This record gives sequence, structure tokens and C-alpha cells, in this order.
Amino acid sequence: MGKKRIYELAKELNVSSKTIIDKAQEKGFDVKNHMSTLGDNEERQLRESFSNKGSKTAKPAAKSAQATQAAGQKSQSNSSSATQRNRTHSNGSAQSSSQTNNRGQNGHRNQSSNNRSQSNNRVQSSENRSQNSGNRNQGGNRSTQSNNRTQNGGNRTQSHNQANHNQNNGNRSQNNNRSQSNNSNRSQSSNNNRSQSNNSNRSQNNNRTQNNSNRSQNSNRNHSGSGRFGGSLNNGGGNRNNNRNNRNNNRRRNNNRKYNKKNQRIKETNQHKGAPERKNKALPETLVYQVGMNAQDLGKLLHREPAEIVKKLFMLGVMVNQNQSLDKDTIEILASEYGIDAKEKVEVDVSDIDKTFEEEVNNTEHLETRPPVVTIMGHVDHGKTTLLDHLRHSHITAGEAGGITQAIGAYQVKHNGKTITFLDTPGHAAFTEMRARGADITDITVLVVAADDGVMPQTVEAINHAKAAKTPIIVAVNKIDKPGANPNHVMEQLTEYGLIPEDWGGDTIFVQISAKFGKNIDELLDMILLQAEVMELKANPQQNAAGSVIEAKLDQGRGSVATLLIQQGTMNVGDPVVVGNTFGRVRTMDNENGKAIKHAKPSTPVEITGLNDVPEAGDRFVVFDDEKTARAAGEERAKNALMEERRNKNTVTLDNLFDTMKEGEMKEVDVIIKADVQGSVEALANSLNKIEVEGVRVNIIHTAVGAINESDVTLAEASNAIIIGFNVRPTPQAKSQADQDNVDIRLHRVIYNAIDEIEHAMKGKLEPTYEEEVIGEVEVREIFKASKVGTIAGGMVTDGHVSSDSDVRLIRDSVVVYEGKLGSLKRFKDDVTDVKQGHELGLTIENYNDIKVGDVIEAYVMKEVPIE
Ligand SMILES: Nc1nc2c(ncn2[C@@H]2O[C@H](COP(=O)(O)OP(=O)(O)OP(=O)(O)O)[C@@H](O)[C@H]2O)c(=O)[nH]1
Repeated sequence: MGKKRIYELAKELNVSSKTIIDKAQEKGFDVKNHMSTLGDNEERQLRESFSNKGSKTAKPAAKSAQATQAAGQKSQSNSSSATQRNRTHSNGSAQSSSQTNNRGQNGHRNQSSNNRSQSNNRVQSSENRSQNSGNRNQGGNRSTQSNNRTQNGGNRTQSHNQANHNQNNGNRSQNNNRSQSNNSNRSQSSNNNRSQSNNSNRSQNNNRTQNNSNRSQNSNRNHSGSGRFGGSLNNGGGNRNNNRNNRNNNRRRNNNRKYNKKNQRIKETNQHKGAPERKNKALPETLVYQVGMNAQDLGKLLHREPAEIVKKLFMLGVMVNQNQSLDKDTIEILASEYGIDAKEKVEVDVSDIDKTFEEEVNNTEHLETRPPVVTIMGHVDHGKTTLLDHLRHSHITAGEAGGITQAIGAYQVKHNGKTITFLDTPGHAAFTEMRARGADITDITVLVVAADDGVMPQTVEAINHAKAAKTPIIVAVNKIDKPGANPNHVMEQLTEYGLIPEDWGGDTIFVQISAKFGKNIDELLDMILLQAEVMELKANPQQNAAGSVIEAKLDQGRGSVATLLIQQGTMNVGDPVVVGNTFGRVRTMDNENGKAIKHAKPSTPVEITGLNDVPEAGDRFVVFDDEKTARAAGEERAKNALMEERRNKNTVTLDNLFDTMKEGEMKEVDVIIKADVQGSVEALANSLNKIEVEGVRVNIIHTAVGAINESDVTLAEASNAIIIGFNVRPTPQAKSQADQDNVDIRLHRVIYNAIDEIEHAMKGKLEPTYEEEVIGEVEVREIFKASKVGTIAGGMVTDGHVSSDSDVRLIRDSVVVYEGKLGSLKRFKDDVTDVKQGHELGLTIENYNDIKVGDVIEAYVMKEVPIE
């Protein structure tokens, strides 16, 4: 026997799945939902705990049976009029009643071979339905049920119970249940027939009893057409309806018979085999479904006729046609009826290429070692371009405008038979900008520091940017050929930033080079490869390509041209690709030397054409299996405007810091400190490091002396950091960039305030401070009373102005009499938003009428106080 599922046990025990789940969890069983399975021991324990409850649940049934008896006796004399009342409800409720009954029977056809216990189960299930899930019938039937119970239940229930007493005392409560259910059947049908048929058929087959009930409905309804209400209703129509009802009922009766026969068959089959018979094609092992599928869809997946699915659902108590959408629970129960597992197929949002990208990048199959991707960073003129130039044996420096690297490029060099990919960025800002757009493409950072110049501000920024990106740093101490070169001094300086040479007990690789003369360049490449080896950089060349845009432009002749770095998979000419918000097919693909290639493996930079628009640097790209999907995804993304998304991106600010921390998204609050002098930077950093709140700590990712610049804002945006400015201000460009990117800049003049503010924000106590600002004064010169609006003060603005959203203070003889809000503000008869000094006005004060001539009304607003 297979393991029992929660819902199956729930059905058997006549309790909700949730009750079982709760109980199971209470007992420490590992169950999650109604589909969870139970071990034999667990099942036994649960049964035991519910067997106690079972006797409790039987009580109300017994009670209601008693009530039935009593009521039945009481209302016997009224039975004919009550019958009429029922009839008025007849049509709709009769239908649902027959449905209910059938459902109940079929749903439990497998549970027992004993007729009596079948009927018990049936009763239980119909009760379940009326209590828990079958809201469908409740409203319409309730009144008729009670009436019927009153009329019919008495006699039959009595005799029935007596019989049960004689037969089996243990079943008493169940039998009572049954009589209840029969009563409710009866509610929609007639008494006489039912009582006859029930009496004669009950012991044999309850299905038939229902059919009899249906039949009896017809006779009653016909009766009613010509009976008490016949005259007042449309007689002819009534007959027509009755005939139709007869037909319907006959059909239903036939159906019921058919189903009953079928049920009997299935019941027998199931009793023997325990699992439904498999027809024609084998069932799939798992039903991979989507919520909302209908019987037709499921039929295709299960290799079964939709009609069979509908029937099966019908037996499970779900009345649907082939086209009706089904919910998750129904589909899962259906699958378990077929004895197979069900798994929901989650709708893939093709336009969410970030998700696809992550999946592709995190794929761990067929992994092969890939070349490292290296970014060279450093202070201006320290020799980045010269180094790359030497590596590529070309002469970029000579052709560069102003000698400053202008474009982002990417190149591959071969060393000892291995490949290294170099990204040439115009500084750390671009590097961080790429990161801000989600393109974490650098594996290793080479920090170039001129030995004659030493550590400069941008060297420090570069270190912090690389650290924030969590890439290992290899220091290339450059220009060692120069007379004033002092590599040791550079090494000393860098220890302050945590970059300690291996010789000195640290773990940072230092290489002393001369980019200009090519000294120790091979050693540098060796070290890069060594670092790469330690990092075990791998990718799967067998899957669809995914990666990032290094740069892109519109070329007059070739259209959109994009330099891409392939981070995963292999890109082929002809591949359908979505790049950022654009899409296309790879028409041509060149390597960094301008040579056309057909395939490109991970870590390869390529230049492609074929996109329908120009993507942005830092955008991600994903190759799709077919062009149709790529187009759909690209168009969808274009529609959603990626830029818009970025703007709405939830950046961390002090205002939302606490909430973000609460959501468990944060373990560290990243902070950038800029101050006027180094002493303040250190004092602030030390104090902030000491703040400890609920396991969250402050992490200072960058500190420097000087104004807050664009690079700081970019770093803050990429790292979700807050910038604290101490005695410094942001540059205008940095300010507008921060506004645009929602980067929180906090400016302070007192260290204590800065610390206090961060601490309060971390504790969720940060509240804006408001200050009252008096904006104007009005002298009341006249009073008007209006029944609807109350007292209207006519007067003159003697100072400042009054605006319609002002708060007001009524002052009489220099004493504040009332404070409240302005109700209305008028000039002559018009509502206005503002009245200036020297102008007359009319005003009311909300909820205050005791205004007098000579009063002074002071208007004020509450202003948020900017943080010091
Ligand atoms: N003597 C000497 N000069 C070097 C060396 N490396 C670079 N230079 C010189 O330093 C100057 C600046 O070099 P670049 O390579 O343009 O420096 P960069 O870091 O790329 O500068 P930006 O592109 O402005 O960020 C050039 O005149 C180079 O010739 C070196 O190893 N030795």
C-alpha cells in the first residue's frame, strides 16, 4: 500500500486537511501541505488523536438528529404547507442537491465495500462540503434543509435509528449522520416519495435513494404548478418548465444511473487494484501543469480523453466542463487520483533576462576552465594604457586624444599557452558604473601605481571600488625605471589600505614593472594566471551564451555595433539574442583584432552587429533558442524601459534602512565618508564602526578628504551605500547624479549628530524633525454666520501671507485661544490657495466657530528641519 496523503486521511477522518496538517506539525511530523505523505506510524498517531475528536464531532450530529426528531414531531401537522414552501425553492436547489449527493458518493466510492459505511462516508463528505468547501449550496438550501428536516426527518430518522440501534450500536452516530444527510436530500424533494423510497432503498443503495428523490421532485413540482401557487404563477409556462424540468431530471437521473454504475465499477476496480486502470498510452510519471489548465489541456498531458478527466473530477466532487480552468489543488488532487505526482510549471517571464542570465551563469554542468577577466585601474597617468599597450604590442597611447584613454575596450593576450582577457576602462568610475548596471564582469583587478608618484586619491578610490566589487587586487608598481622611483614607499603606503605584500606577511601580490620598457610584464602575467588558477574560474561552453555589454555604438555603415564579453556559453553567428532592451540575431562577429569569427567561448570579447538598437554599456545579454522568443523578450523589455526600472530601484536610504534591515536583506550598512580633514574622517569612521544594532554593523567602504564627487555617488549606487559628508558638500554634478540615482547623502557639521543619525536609523527611530514657521497674520474685521459653514471671518492679511493648507492659531488679547487647521480661504466668493499681505480675505477655521472681531489669526506651516 502506498503512503497516505494528508488530504486522503482528512477525507477519511472527516476533518479539513489543514486540521490534519496542524496536528501533524504539532506532533513534529514533516508535512507541508495537503499533498504531503504520511508514514504508517504517523498515520496511526494522527488517527488516534482524531479518534478522540471523532467522538466529539459525532455529538453535534447526534444532537441534530435529536433536534430532527423533535422538530419532526412538532411539525408533523404542518407538513403539507412546509412542503409547499419547499417547492417554491425547488428548481435550483434540487439541482445542486443532486449534484451534491452524487459528488459525495463518488468521491468516496473507494473507501469501503460496506454499503452502510459507504453511506456514512457519503454523509460525512456532504457535511464536509457544506461546512468547508461546498459553499455553493449553502445559501440556497439552508432554509429548505431545515424545513425538510423538520418535516421528514422525524419519522424516518426515528425508525432508522431504531433499526441501527438493533443492528449496531457502535454506528449510531454515523447513522444519525446519514439520516441528516438524507434529510438534506429530502429538502429539495418531496416527502412522501422519499420516505417510501428511503425506507425501501436505504439499506441497498443510497444512489438509488437519490434518484428517487429526484423523481419525487418532479412529481411535486408538477403538483405545485397546479396547486397552491399554480394560480398566481404562469400556468402554461409553469407546465412547460415542469416538462423541461422533468426532462432535465430524467436526464440527470439517467446520468446518475450511468455514473452510479460507473462508480460501482470503478469502486470495484479500485478496491482490488488500489490504482485507476491505465488506458491506451501510459500516464506520465509526473504531471507538469500550469494553474488554470482545463480538462482538455490536462487530457493531453495525461494522454486521456478530456471527458474522462471531467468524469474523474466529477467523482471528486468538482463539477466542470472541459473548458473550465482548474485551480492548483484540483489539478494536484486529480494527479494523485491517477497515482502520479504533480509539479507546477512556473511561467517563465522571457523578458526577465537577468534571471535567465543568472541561471545561465550559475549553471554548473560541463564546466571548463575559462580565461580570467582583468581590469586595470589606477590614478591618472600612472601607466594603465602603456601597460595594455605593451601587452597588445600596439600603440594606443600615441593615437589617444589628450593621452587619456577614451573608450572601453577589451583585449585578449596569450601567455604560456593560456589566455587572459583585459578590459581597458577609463578609470574606476566606468568600472563601477558597469557594476551598478549589474555587470560584475571583472575577476581580477590590476592596480597600477607609479613608483615615482605613489598612492594618489584615485588610487585609493580604485582600491575601494575593487574591494566593493570583491575582486582580488594585484598591485603593479609601475615606472620602476624612473630615477625617482621608490617602490618600497608605494608598498608601505598601500599597507594602510590593507594591501600587504606576501613578503611582509600579507596576501597581496606586488609586481614591480616598467610598462614603458616591458620590464617584469611576464611576471605580472604569471601572477595573474596564478591568481586565476586559485580562483578556479570555470564556465560551460556548451550552453547558450550569456554575458555583458562592454561598449556599444551606432555605426553609420554597420548599424548597431556592440562589444560583448561572453561570460557563459558559446556565442555563434546567427544566434537570436536579447541585449539589454534590444534584440536581434548575431549577423557578424569579430574578435578584438577585427577578425571575423563564427564561435566565441567564455571570457572572449567580441564585436557583434545585427541588433535592432544600441544597447548600453553594462547591459546583460542572453542568447535564446529561437528568434521568436528573443523578439518577444526584447520587445517586452523595450516596452518596460530598463531605465525606468533602474530609477525605481530600491536604494538604501537612512529612511528605509530599518525596514530593509528588518526584511533581513542587510547584515551590513555600507557607508562612504567624505570629510574636510583626515582627522574628521578617522574620528567619524571609528565611531561608526562601534555602532552595533541587532547583528547589523556599519561597513565603511570608502573614505576620503574632499568634496563628494560623482565617483563617490557611483560607488554608493553600485554598493547600495549611504554617503556621509562631514563639513563638505557634493559637487553640483554629484548632487544631481545622487538625486537621479536616489543615493542618500547626509551632510553634517557635528560628528555626534552624524553618529546619532546612523544609529537612530539602524534602530528604526529616525524621525524627521519639524519646526514651526509663521507665514502670516490676519486681522479679523467682520464676522458672518452661515448655517452650513459656520462662522466666516472677514479680514485683512496684515503680515506675510496665508495659504489654504496653513495651520492657524487664534489669538485674542495676546492669548492663544485655539489652534487648528484652516477650513476655507476665499477672496470675495472664490476659493483661493493663497492671499498676500494687504489683501482682504474670508476664512473659516475647521471645527471652530467662536471667532470675534479684533481676533488675530496667525498662519503657520510645519517645516522639516534639514539635518545639520
Ligand atoms: N618612464 C616610464 N614612463 C611610463 C611608464 N608607463 C607609462 N609611462 C608614461 O606615463 C605617461 C602616462 O601613461 P598612460 O599609459 O597614458 O597612463 P594612464 O594611466 O593610461 O593614463 P589615463 O589614460 O589618463 O588614465 C605616458 O607618457 C607614458 O609614456 C613606465 O613604466 N616608465
